[in-house]
Amino acid sequence: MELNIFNNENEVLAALAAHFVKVANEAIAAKGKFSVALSGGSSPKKLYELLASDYEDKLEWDKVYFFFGDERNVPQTDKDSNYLMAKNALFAPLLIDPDHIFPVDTSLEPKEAAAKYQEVIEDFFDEDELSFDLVLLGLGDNSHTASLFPFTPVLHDRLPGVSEVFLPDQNVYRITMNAPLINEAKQIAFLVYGEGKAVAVHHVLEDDEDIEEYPAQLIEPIVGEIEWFMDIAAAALLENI
Ligand SMILES: O=C1O[C@H](COP(=O)(O)O)[C@@H](O)[C@H](O)[C@H]1O
Repeated sequence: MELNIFNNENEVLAALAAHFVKVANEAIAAKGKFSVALSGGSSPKKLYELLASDYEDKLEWDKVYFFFGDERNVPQTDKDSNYLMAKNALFAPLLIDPDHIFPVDTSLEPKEAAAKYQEVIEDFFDEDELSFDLVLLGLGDNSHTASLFPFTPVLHDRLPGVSEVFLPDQNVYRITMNAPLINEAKQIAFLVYGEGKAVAVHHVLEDDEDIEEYPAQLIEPIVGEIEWFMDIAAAALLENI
């Protein structure tokens, strides 16, 4: 695991954007395409805007295939949709071919949407190339990542796949890649900034293992690499750096 800690949010975003483009260019040079699972929530929008504005001509975007690590169970036009956020920040400005974008079909019931998304992913990958070149992740202040929330059944999935998750406190469903699927990725990158994340960062990276309380501890690539990109505010409570 590599921890990259920067002075401020802008430096974190610049470093992760450069990492994204490097990993993508390497994949494209090796096999002609690059697959990425995007994160949602509040943190990555600025990353996507930066990629669209500063890296338009530094990557062959027509060779990139976009998936979503998780999605809110809302229409694709809803303000909370991860797809809508990525569309506005990244896909539209870069004129990404819709055939290269794989949103979760949230018009289905959550369980069906999860099963269908798992099929979409399985159909995309050849048998000899099982998983994503890059999975982007965030970290919630309750230590969730993707939509692997504390004390939810998905934390006990043992086979790679996609599951629906019910959040009783919000009375909503989400759809999420499970940890075994995420952990098959060749590269995993966490984007975390702001003092509000400091406690969660400490729990996930330095506390004893407790995957029910701190689900992001489940993220551990099988053969790939994992890097954290964070600012000093988010890293403030780490003791071993
Ligand atoms: O990986 C992810 O993490 C977030 C938590 O991030 P935040 O920036 O909203 O605090 C999660 O909710 C999001 O959907 C996911 O992709």
